[in-house]
Amino acid sequence: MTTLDTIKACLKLDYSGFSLDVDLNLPGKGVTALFGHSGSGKTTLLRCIAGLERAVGSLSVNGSTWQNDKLFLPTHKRPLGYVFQEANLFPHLSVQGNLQYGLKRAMSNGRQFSLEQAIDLLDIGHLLHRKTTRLSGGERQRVAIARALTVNPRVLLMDEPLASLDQLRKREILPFLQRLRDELDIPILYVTHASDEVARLADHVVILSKGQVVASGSLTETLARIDLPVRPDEDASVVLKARIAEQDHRWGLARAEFAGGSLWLRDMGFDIGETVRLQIMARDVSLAREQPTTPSSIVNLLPATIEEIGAGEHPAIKQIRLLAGESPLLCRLTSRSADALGLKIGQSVWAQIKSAAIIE
Ligand SMILES: Nc1ncnc2c1ncn2[C@@H]1O[C@H](COP(=O)(O)OP(=O)(O)OP(=O)(O)O)[C@@H](O)[C@H]1O
Repeated sequence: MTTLDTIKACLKLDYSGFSLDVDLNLPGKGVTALFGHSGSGKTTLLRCIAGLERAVGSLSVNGSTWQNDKLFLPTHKRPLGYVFQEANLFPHLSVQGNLQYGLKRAMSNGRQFSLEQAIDLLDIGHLLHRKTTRLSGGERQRVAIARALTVNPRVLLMDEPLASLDQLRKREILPFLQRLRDELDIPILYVTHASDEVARLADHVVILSKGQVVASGSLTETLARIDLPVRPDEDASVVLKARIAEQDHRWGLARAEFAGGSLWLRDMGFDIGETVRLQIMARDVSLAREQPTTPSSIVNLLPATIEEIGAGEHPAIKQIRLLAGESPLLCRLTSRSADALGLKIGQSVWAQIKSAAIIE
């Protein structure tokens, strides 16, 4: 990454009883999820980036300096969009009025978002004349996101934008967030507690704990770490980027290829060549020392190497990290099975994958 496509944040801030101290190099595109327990400093970091807190240090966004020893751009001079948990729309204005307000704050910074583009991306054209008090929670949040885009941001900061919505509304909004990620060429810093949002949306993940960065890496690598589970053990999984390579129309199956193998899945009407996110739960992976020769109901079998064996949440469980080609996999086994198989780091095994899901 060059400084032109990177967010570099080296920031320190002291509150009484809490210190934020981060040194981050983040991709200048795509979604970076800021993940961590309550009180780990996620919102504080966003506020520092927005200039709402006066942290000490330096910050540059895709080549432009927002802060260093000599400079501190105030919030209104930082080209950013900020979306909060609660869509804080102006109740006395219509949807259009709220968007116009954003346009007034728009900065000319080399790239222009048109109002039409924001309306189109969030599909709110039919709501423009509606009072914001007459919108559903999901619609309000879509308008808030569109308004954040109208200011022509260089970075979009989103602080738990789905946290106040129920599961149904959340599912309704997630595809819009995916569109933003795929169609905008600005980075999105996305604070969340929800590991399912991380799996679906993030390209890069930062895990914060007590104001410090404990991990910063690609989605696939970070989810596959067994020392720092982003997901609770029962739900541990990896997410792999894959491509639909083949279809078996007779049986309604599709083969998704990734760096390290391929898996047959239910065909959800994919196109050949389509890229997908494939989620494989650790609990759906089992291991064999030798390549099984007898027919089995499990069609997905991958050669892999054991990279790490870690403790599960209970002494009866082991978490195992494997490498299939270049792709990490996680597996949960009982400690008794791991012992009976004599599993060791570096050993070659066969991973049997009972099921995999496309999450996007
Ligand atoms: N203005 C402030 N003055 C003093 N302490 C603060 C202030 N704002 C936040 N804190 C403290 O800083 C710590 C980090 O808070 P922050 O809101 O950044 O955490 P978070 O990871 O976003 O948490 P959550 O997921 O619950 O929103 C907390 O201990 C919080 O009490």
